[in-house]
Amino acid sequence: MQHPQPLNNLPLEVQHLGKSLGGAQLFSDVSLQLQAGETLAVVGESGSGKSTLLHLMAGLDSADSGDVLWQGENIQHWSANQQAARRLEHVGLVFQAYYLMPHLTARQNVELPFLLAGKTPDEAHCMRLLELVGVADKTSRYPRELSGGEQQRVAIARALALTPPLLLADEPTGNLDEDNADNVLTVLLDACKQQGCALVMVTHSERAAGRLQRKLNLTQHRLAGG
Ligand SMILES: Nc1ncnc2c1ncn2[C@@H]1O[C@H](COP(=O)(O)OP(=O)(O)OP(=O)(O)O)[C@@H](O)[C@H]1O
Repeated sequence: MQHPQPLNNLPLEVQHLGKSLGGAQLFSDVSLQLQAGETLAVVGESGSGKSTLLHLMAGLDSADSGDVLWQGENIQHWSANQQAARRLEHVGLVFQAYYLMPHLTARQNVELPFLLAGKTPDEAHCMRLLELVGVADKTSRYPRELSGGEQQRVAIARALALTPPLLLADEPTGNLDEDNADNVLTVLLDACKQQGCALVMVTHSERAAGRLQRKLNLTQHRLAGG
């Protein structure tokens, strides 16, 4: 389905999304628009469906009703292969638990998306990203040799390796102490800004949410605010 909005100004739009899990209705009429380069926080009580909503935006799950429009196209009807290709090239994902490949060094983790996309890694670009997130002196270390904050910095660099227009982050600072969380969020926001990448971040932290341009609250099965 084509959408009349210009592609570059409105990469992501969610229309009247409904989702039930385990027989319970999580949300029934969730809509939002995300402009290019915009940063949006999604807050809400535990169990309200924030992660599920993010998974729908990533094409990792499908909704019961409503549409997820990606650059004007409804991804709800895409095949698993199309979804995977979109995620690889256009959507960076960052999770609370980092999910780095344990047998690859920090540099190799950041180069991995190039290999998965059948491309030669742009080594200079990957090094620039590792510098940008503040781990340039640890690029030969394996994840087990990095702190939690350092692992998340590498995961952010990996998510941005192919310069996606959208980054989806689920509690990216949830495992970090307050100072570390502040620093990693600074890195995340700076890196998104430098790359012109829009960000949707799920968080429990009002403090973290307050640093993004907009905040929406998933409450009583709807998205409210901002
Ligand atoms: N596969 C599943 N089958 C059944 N119920 C599920 C499944 N996945 C999640 N749920 C339930 O759906 C609800 C929403 O989960 P979700 O992880 O989206 O919430 P959340 O707002 O991100 O929560 P939190 O803030 O605690 O991470 C929860 O009650 C959860 O137990």
